[in-house]
Amino acid sequence: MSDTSHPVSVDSVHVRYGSLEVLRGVTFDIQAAQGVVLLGANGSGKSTLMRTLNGLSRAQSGQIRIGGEAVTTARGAHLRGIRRRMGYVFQQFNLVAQLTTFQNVLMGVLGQRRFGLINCVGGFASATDREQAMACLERVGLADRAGHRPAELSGGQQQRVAIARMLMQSPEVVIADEPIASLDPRGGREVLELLWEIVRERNLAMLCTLHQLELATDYADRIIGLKDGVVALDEATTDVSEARLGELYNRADDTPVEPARQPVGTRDMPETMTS
Ligand SMILES: Nc1ncnc2c1ncn2[C@@H]1O[C@H](COP(=O)(O)OP(=O)(O)OP(=O)(O)O)[C@@H](O)[C@H]1O
Repeated sequence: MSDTSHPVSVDSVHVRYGSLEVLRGVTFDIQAAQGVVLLGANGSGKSTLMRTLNGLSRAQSGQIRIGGEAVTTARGAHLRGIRRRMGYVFQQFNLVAQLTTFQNVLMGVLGQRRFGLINCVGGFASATDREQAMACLERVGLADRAGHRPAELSGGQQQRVAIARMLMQSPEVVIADEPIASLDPRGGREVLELLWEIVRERNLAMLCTLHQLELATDYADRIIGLKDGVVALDEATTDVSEARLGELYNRADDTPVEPARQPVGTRDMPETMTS
């Protein structure tokens, strides 16, 4: 059983696409100020789980609660209200190219309001919202880029703007779906460092998918591993062994692969001629 007092509570969730059962009784909680990395091989159901958390995919059975509110049965305005308690960071930064960095951050809150885009472009945002947007930009270290357009920023900087926009929403839960997949190693680490700092200082609960095991073990407070639609691993990062992590990526039909042998006489040829 999961504990519904946690910001994220997932209990016996089943999701099926036609005859394909992708999640087969997934259960876990995330507490406040905890950043959890979700691992699993391609096709193990990570994206499906992320989409089910905010009601984009529907669970056939089981219960998901965000801040104590049931997502699985929510509809319409109620579901939209629950979604507003969740902030998102994606591989694609999803910034509006025509808007400045500052306006993009402002959209984090105005996007949820009537005439938000018009207010944002037209400069009709309240002084409080404008101050908050500037504070969010400062928090991610980009106050000096407030007037720049996204195309004038590096990938890492754009992702930091997306994080500032997410902060503007004042979420309780953060869903980060491969947030560093399009960044170089240094930019990726900077973004992860920022995300984990923010999780701690704002008491957020975060679920973050990553494909790099060493980054998962460097940053996660806890690792959850999905395999064949079930939680195959759920441990504090300090307790997880490399062998256990590796098992998440082994297939049942895995057999040792013999190293390929090159025919005699081709060994000194350029690779392009032998492949
Ligand atoms: N809308 C859909 N309709 C039918 N099948 C789907 C749908 N979405 C995902 N699937 C299937 O569900 C399984 C899990 O997919 P999912 O995208 O959740 O995995 P994943 O762990 O996020 O993979 P990856 O690491 O490659 O992103 C896959 O077999 C996929 O083909």
